[in-house]
Amino acid sequence: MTSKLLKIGFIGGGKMAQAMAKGFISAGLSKGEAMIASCHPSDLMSHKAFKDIGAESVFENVPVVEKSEVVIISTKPSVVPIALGDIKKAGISADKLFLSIAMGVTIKQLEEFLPRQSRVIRVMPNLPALIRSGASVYVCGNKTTENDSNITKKLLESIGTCDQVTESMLDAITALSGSGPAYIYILIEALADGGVKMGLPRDLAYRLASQTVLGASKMVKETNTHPAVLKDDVTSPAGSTAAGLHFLEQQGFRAAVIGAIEVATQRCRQISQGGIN
Ligand SMILES: NC(=O)C1=CN([C@@H]2O[C@H](COP(=O)(O)OP(=O)(O)OC[C@H]3O[C@@H](n4cnc5c(N)ncnc54)[C@H](OP(=O)(O)O)[C@@H]3O)[C@@H](O)[C@H]2O)C=CC1
Ligand SMILES: O=C(O)[C@@H]1CCC=N1
Repeated sequence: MTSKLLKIGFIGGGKMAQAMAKGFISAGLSKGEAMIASCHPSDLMSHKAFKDIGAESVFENVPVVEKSEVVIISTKPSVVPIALGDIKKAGISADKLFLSIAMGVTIKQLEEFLPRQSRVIRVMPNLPALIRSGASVYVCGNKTTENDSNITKKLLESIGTCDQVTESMLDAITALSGSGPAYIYILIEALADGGVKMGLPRDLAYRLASQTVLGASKMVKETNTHPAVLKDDVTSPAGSTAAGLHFLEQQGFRAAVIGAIEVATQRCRQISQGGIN
């Protein structure tokens, strides 16, 4: 006997919505035909992307809520009040589970935008959800049930790791794991550019750079060894790594990464503190 597929809707069918939708499908947790997304009429690429996976794609938000059990709010933060305003005006019953992935938009703000008694969970996923290697966290609003938490956990675990956290952590998490893939992509690009500068063919340089990031990351996870110890293991006396590390420290590499998390967290806080723009 096959179990009934959960109807999942996306308000805003952009990059992160597509990554999650495709992740749920490849996890076998959903199918295109059980999904619906609303796309802005100006974003025909996203409209086509949802059609291509067999999902329904519409230009209005209300049908998404009407046809779904779980509604994922996935517009940029400044659009959230507008999109949820459509739903409130339409007087749709609050009998849906709303997951919001919008950075910085708090549970209190979401509950104000939605019909009274709406059950809201904030989620911060990241882009590798597309290949089921995401890092997600979630925070339950106080109107949610244990079943809502379980559904969310099941969805997020299907696309990578999942931790339940407190809302006070969400801005820093957004800065670290939400935005983090972008930092790693420029690291990969820079590693490869360095290799090319020193004479390597571009395709080999990208292959080596991305495999190096993957392998180093897997070692931290799988050996449970402190990254400083692993760094020491790579660094031979009077060798090339020590020379490279010295240069990175001189250029403020660590301080730049730490500073990036700090300013990204502050950007989330601007949104949380009411400046949804
Ligand atoms: N990208 C990522 O890695 C992550 C993103 N997020 C969060 O996900 C959300 C979306 O980000 P991302 O996918 O990058 O952004 P995108 O711009 O790719 O997606 C947002 C989508 O919403 C559409 N949209 C605009 N207005 C409306 C409307 N009134 N109703 C419905 N849809 C509308 C946009 O169309 P148009 O382009 O025409 O404006 C666009 O297709 C953000 O809140 C972000 O914080 C969270 C974690 C990671
Ligand atoms: O850049 C952003 O605002 C979103 C949040 C995390 C990743 N992308």
